[in-house]
Amino acid sequence: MSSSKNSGLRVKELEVAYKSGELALGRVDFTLPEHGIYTILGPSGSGKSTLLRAVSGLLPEYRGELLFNGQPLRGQDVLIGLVPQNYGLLPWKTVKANIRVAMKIANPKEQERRAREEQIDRWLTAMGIPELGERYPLSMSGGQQQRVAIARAFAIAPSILLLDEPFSALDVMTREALQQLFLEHWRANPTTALFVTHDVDEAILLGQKVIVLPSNKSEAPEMIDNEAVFGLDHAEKRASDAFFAQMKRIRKVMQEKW
Ligand SMILES: Nc1ncnc2c1ncn2[C@@H]1O[C@H](COP(=O)(O)OP(=O)(O)OP(=O)(O)O)[C@@H](O)[C@H]1O
Repeated sequence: MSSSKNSGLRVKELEVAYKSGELALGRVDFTLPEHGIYTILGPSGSGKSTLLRAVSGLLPEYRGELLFNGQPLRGQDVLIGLVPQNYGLLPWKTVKANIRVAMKIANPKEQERRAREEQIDRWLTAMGIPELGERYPLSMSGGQQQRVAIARAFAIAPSILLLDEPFSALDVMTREALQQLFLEHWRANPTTALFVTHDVDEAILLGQKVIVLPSNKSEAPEMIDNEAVFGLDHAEKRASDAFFAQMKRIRKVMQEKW
């Protein structure tokens, strides 16, 4: 992790209201270190997706500031990968073409065709779906589409990776396998990541900090340090005392704030 004081994603007093004036996201304020990973929990409607949309640049208006490595995010040439809740795949393109398009947009000048195709195959294999490259998204299960969306996000090697409940459509075993796979790839391809989830286990397994958004948007979110669990070997996390302690702590916050 980078040590510079300004490095990483600074979310400074960010607040989002839609035209009706109603708050979509109450004020959040945190610094996610470069190559760090924070998870976000919150009740439905608390603004989790809105936070990711603001960072991704999809929201034209918000209050507060978003900085990356000390400079305003907007206007900087920072590559941001977003895995949206609905996967965001182009239905008229094959799986490989979906990834290829994203890679071409991300790096228009880069890369010889063969190297790109090798990369695509590598990511599909890493996600356990090497045989699905020529399929179309709508002919695939939700879980398969999620894997494609994750492969695509990693393939563009973004500086910031935003994931909106990326494993929600998966059965529990696949989900656990992909959580581990995700962490391995994140370690091998370090990126600054914000990971939204509904699942408390997942938030504790994957985040260096867990941000818990409250249902009352005038209250501040809870920032819960999770290094004691994060630092453990992934296979040991679930059975650790630190995991249970954290589970208890977060559930208490949820009871009070949701
Ligand atoms: N385009 C929009 N126009 C107006 N209000 C919106 C719009 N998009 C979201 N909202 C409102 O903003 C609030 C936050 O929505 P958001 O989707 O960010 O919540 P969330 O925490 O991601 O919810 P969920 O867990 O259900 O996905 C909600 O009250 C929602 O109704």
